[in-house]
Amino acid sequence: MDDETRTYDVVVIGAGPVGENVAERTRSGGLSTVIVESELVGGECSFWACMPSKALLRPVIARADARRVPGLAGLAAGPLDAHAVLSRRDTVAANWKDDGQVAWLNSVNLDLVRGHGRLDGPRQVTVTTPDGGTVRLAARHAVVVSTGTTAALPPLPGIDDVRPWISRDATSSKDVPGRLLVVGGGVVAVEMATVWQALGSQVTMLVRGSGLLPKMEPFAGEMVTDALREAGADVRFGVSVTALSREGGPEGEVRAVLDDGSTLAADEILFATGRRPHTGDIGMETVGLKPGDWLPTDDTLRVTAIEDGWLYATGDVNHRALLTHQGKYQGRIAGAAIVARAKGEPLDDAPWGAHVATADHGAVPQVVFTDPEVASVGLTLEEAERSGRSVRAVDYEIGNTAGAYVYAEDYQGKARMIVDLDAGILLGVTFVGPGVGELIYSATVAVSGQVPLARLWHAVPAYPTISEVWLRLLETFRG
Ligand SMILES: Cc1cc2nc3c(=O)[nH]c(=O)nc-3n(C[C@H](O)[C@H](O)[C@H](O)COP(=O)(O)OP(=O)(O)OC[C@H]3O[C@@H](n4cnc5c(N)ncnc54)[C@H](O)[C@@H]3O)c2cc1C
Ligand SMILES: NC(=O)c1ccc[n+]([C@@H]2O[C@H](COP(=O)([O-])OP(=O)(O)OC[C@H]3O[C@@H](n4cnc5c(N)ncnc54)[C@H](O)[C@@H]3O)[C@@H](O)[C@H]2O)c1
Repeated sequence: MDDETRTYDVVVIGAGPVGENVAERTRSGGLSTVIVESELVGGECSFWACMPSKALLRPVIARADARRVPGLAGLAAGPLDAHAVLSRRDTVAANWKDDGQVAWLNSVNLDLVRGHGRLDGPRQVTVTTPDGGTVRLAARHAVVVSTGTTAALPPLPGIDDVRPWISRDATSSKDVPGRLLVVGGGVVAVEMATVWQALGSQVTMLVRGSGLLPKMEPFAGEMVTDALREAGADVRFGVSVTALSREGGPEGEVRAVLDDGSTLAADEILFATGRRPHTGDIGMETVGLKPGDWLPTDDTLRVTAIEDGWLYATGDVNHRALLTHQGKYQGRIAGAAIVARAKGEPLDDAPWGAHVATADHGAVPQVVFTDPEVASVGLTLEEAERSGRSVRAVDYEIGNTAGAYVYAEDYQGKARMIVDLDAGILLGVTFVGPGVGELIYSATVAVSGQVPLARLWHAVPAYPTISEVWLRLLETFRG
């Protein structure tokens, strides 16, 4: 189908979770919408990131929980059934087929064009289809770039020859490597080290900084470090890889040279060293942008560098918050803003209005699915202090609550809330411990709702749940 031009109100490039959301919002607002996808509808999150990684982590966390409950601990003492874990992961990743997601697109009346989309001047998108054809798309109101990210690799000598694992390999591998090196200390590194150590690999983490999870409260990284070491992983700080090779050909073992001159051997090496945006080959230059750059936006998700406001960027590619739920939030906001502008309706763009992604600035929740779990929202103490506000950190050992006492023997967990002393509200909350992931929505409501501490005092947690940590934090604050 060469040189056909189809005109829609909205063209979305990238059908990951975020592109799907923005397209659904503009369509349900009455705008004709087409979405372009070069791989699988559902994106990185569904097939190589959130979903398969959480399927791999779930048995590790369930076993750890069971091992802390007398009466069950003995039954959970043995190794995981790696074959069953990997098979369940395959099911959760829908065996890397997107039929279910395509059916959903059809159910909400969205048109799909499969192929590689590129901007081709203002409001124009050209798609190279899998058969080598071209489809030309034109947008009356908006083009939305939701093309996500891929793994960023450092330019090390030999890195191309060793075919290192990136996050896609770590979430989709069919085999358990005997020895796995993990480079990096962020979220992907700690989650994947947790999985593969539990499935039987001997994991060595090579972290160039002084701790794990450096963007979170320091105690989070410290507790995850202790747990990974207890599980048998070798966690090393202040080390960098300087060169790589595979001995004895492509199937041989990996040799990593470290900055102290020593060499480590392994079967695979995972680089979990951050992300770069999928903007290298999307026609950025045709609209005056630099290929490979992130796409910064205003709070309505319009790309700030583009005049006339026809280009939007949502999800990972705008670098606001590289998380599925936050990208989907941006999709809902951008969709509403595009519809309002198309209909000539007034924009509700004061902070926390319907057409601005205000939460991106100080109310982003995240759960790291390690054992112990880490759940946080808003600012850390360091970030809050840097903002110049008068703040106080309030800490509490979660194990002292009745809920935690019942939940597990010798429950180890810690909570911190950051209080804005002038405004009497919370700026951030962090929980670390078994089962805390499900607590974070309560903290997100408190932070995004700017709920006064005096009113939180009346939000009574049920007894005996771990949520009673809220009461203990408030009591500690009030003294
Ligand atoms: C291992 C791992 C685990 C993660 N776990 C979590 C988690 O538990 N929770 C969480 O919130 N976040 C998690 N994340 C982050 C999450 O995956 C991303 O924030 C999310 O996928 C971003 O969604 P997106 O739609 O912006 O991009 P993506 O999911 O990357 O989707 C972008 C889509 O655009 C398509 N595309 C790209 N270029 C083009 C083009 N030129 N033409 C057409 N189509 C194109 C791609 O094929 C892809 O389908 C994880 C990330 C990793 C790496
Ligand atoms: N559960 C979740 O919510 C979840 C899970 C996985 C990923 N994610 C998201 O995906 C994104 C990507 O995660 P990530 O862990 O790849 O990135 P990250 O930015 O969280 O961590 C990357 C780490 O690699 C280190 N690093 C960078 N370059 C390096 C180099 N050359 N050598 C050694 N170390 C280097 C950095 O210091 C950092 O600690 C994050 O924004 C994360 O929030 C979320």
